[in-house]
Amino acid sequence: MTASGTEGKADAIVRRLTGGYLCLLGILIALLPLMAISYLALFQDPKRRFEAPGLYEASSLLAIALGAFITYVTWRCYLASGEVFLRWLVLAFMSFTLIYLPHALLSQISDDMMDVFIAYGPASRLAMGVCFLVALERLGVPPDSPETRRRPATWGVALGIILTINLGLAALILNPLVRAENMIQAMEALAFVLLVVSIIVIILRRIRLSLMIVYMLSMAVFAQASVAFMISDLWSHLWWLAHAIFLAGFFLLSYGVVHAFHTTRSFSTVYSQAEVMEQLREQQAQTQEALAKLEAINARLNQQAATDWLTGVANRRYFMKQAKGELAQAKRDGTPLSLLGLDLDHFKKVNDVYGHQAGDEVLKRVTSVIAEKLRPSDLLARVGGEEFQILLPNADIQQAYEIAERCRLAVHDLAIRLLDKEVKITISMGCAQMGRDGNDMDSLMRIGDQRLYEAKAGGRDRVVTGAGEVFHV
Ligand SMILES: Nc1nc2c(ncn2[C@@H]2O[C@H](COP(=O)(O)OP(=O)(O)OP(=O)(O)O)[C@@H](O)[C@H]2O)c(=O)[nH]1
Repeated sequence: MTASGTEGKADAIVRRLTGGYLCLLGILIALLPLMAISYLALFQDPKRRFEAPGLYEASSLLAIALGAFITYVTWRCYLASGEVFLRWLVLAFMSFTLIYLPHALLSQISDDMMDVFIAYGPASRLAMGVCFLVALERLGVPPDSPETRRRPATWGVALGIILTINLGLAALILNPLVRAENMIQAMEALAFVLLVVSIIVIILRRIRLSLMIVYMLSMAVFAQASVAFMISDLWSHLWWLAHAIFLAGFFLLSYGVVHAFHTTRSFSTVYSQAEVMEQLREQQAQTQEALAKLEAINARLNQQAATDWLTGVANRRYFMKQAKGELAQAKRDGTPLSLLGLDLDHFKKVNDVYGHQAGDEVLKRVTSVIAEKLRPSDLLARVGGEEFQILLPNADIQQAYEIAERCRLAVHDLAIRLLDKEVKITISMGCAQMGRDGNDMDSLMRIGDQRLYEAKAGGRDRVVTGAGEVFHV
């Protein structure tokens, strides 16, 4: 195995180990309240009391203020994202705040109302627990439309239900047929069960969203707070601890909401750094792929824009652009450069006798034969129907003539069969050299064309290099 392979394997093992360690840390943090509860319940006198209604009322009102603030922040997140999960989280915080309110206000009341005061505590946690579970069940469903989000009826109904709970609960507890203590314990136990079910749902549904870790931790902390409430007496140290644990759960969850508010305003689309990095990697790979495709398309388009559709050699536009560049370069370097004007002889006859398609075939064959005789640095272009230009860098008129002759002979020797007949094709060419015949492309092409006509006039199938000079085989 290679060094990088061994390193990769070691990396994978450490990743697994640290992943397991993180899991263990999560469980330990989630169970910290249980340690505090056990310490108080087992090693201290659980009956020790600290009766301070004034302090209690102040801290309860603070909790109400915090609840109202977090309800508002969650509502703002819901308005922005429309996430149904968040709608239920708003309802959870709202019901806690409004059901806990009478509990906070009634802490200094007379003893015969004590049960009513106590009952609002577990009732607020139970209502929250119900909403938490429904929120989980609604996680991932399509978001509410902007109109639905702002519909007052939703919140009006929720307020009505909460008010009914508040009034109904007082009536129930004051009913002599109901055993208040049992009812209070039952509500607390039910809240506990719902919170545990929420945790089980997150585990079974394998919800790996980063804020869901926070959600699950707070569910665990709330559940332990309920345990502490169930086993504690009013004003005992354990009872105060239960409140502190509940507050810790509330802090955790509110952290999640505030984090969502500062990022995507949706609980399910707040990603951990590892997830963001992964998404970034994926997007970078996609961008690279798209870029490579675009470059390939661009190259193909450029190639198409520069190429003659029939013969595949350069077209007039590309030739003119390249030729100007080569001319300037040759002038700078002081090297020779020549140009050949080329035309097929009596090509009209080919078309007339064998048809346009056969004519096309002849053009392709002749082009390919000429291309074979050129140097890689030469540039062959079809600039008209059966007219071509050949740019010859680093070639004086003598070398140009030799190349032209090579091409002419190759075409001359070409055997093309059309309609079962062997057809002879010839070409005529006119040469021009930079400096000798002109200093710009227009002059060189004009002189090249003039010599080409001279070659035609002289009997075709020949190359003309200068006034009076007519070469032929
Ligand atoms: N098959 C085919 N024919 C073409 C194409 N472009 C031009 N032509 C034909 O090429 C012929 C050119 O004819 P002329 O200009 O009279 O020249 P020529 O018959 O070759 O005679 P000389 O040049 O004097 O030897 C015409 O018949 C055009 O229709 C093409 O793309 N395909």
